[in-house]
Amino acid sequence: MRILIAFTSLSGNTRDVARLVRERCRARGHAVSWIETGIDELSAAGPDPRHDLYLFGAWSDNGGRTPAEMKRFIAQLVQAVGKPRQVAVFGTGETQWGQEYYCGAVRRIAAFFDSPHPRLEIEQMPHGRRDSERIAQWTDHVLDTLGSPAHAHPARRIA
Ligand SMILES: Cc1cc2nc3c(=O)[nH]c(=O)nc-3n(C[C@H](O)[C@H](O)[C@H](O)COP(=O)(O)O)c2cc1C
Repeated sequence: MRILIAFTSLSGNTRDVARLVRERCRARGHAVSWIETGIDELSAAGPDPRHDLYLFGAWSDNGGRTPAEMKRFIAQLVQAVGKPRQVAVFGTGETQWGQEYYCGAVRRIAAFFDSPHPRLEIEQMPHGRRDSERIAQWTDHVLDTLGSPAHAHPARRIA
């Protein structure tokens, strides 16, 4: 599959998660395009912006909001390819900003795309083996869902 990982990161936490997700995708033989929003343009994803799977990562800004550079990227992508269905969202946040706002951007982006996949939310930076395993399991789950017969035949899907 062609997978696009696009993320935003100020202090590196979300970038660390994105790198682990990329590592896992590559280890399973997938081709990964890599965009750090605010730095890379959509053209960095290659001549064809269409991908089989989009993995979006974000930190959360004040009030659980989506950072501006990620919003700009999403607008650019939607203009180029429409609103893709195969979107899975990960991100980092801090519960000290209030449970209501914790990883708010991850929830907002997933809701915008009506993502069919579970969200991955990590507190601050990924720590040790436990978080590495969570990230690997989440990535595997998303990849396996796409490769499953239910995906190939959506009518057979159980709600
Ligand atoms: C101005 C500001 C506002 C923040 N607001 C929230 C928030 O509402 N919810 C949340 O979960 N984290 C919030 N955070 C914490 C960051 O999302 C968190 O530290 C994240 O891991 C940073 O990711 P990064 O290292 O990839 O930039 C805020 C951080 C800053 C600097």
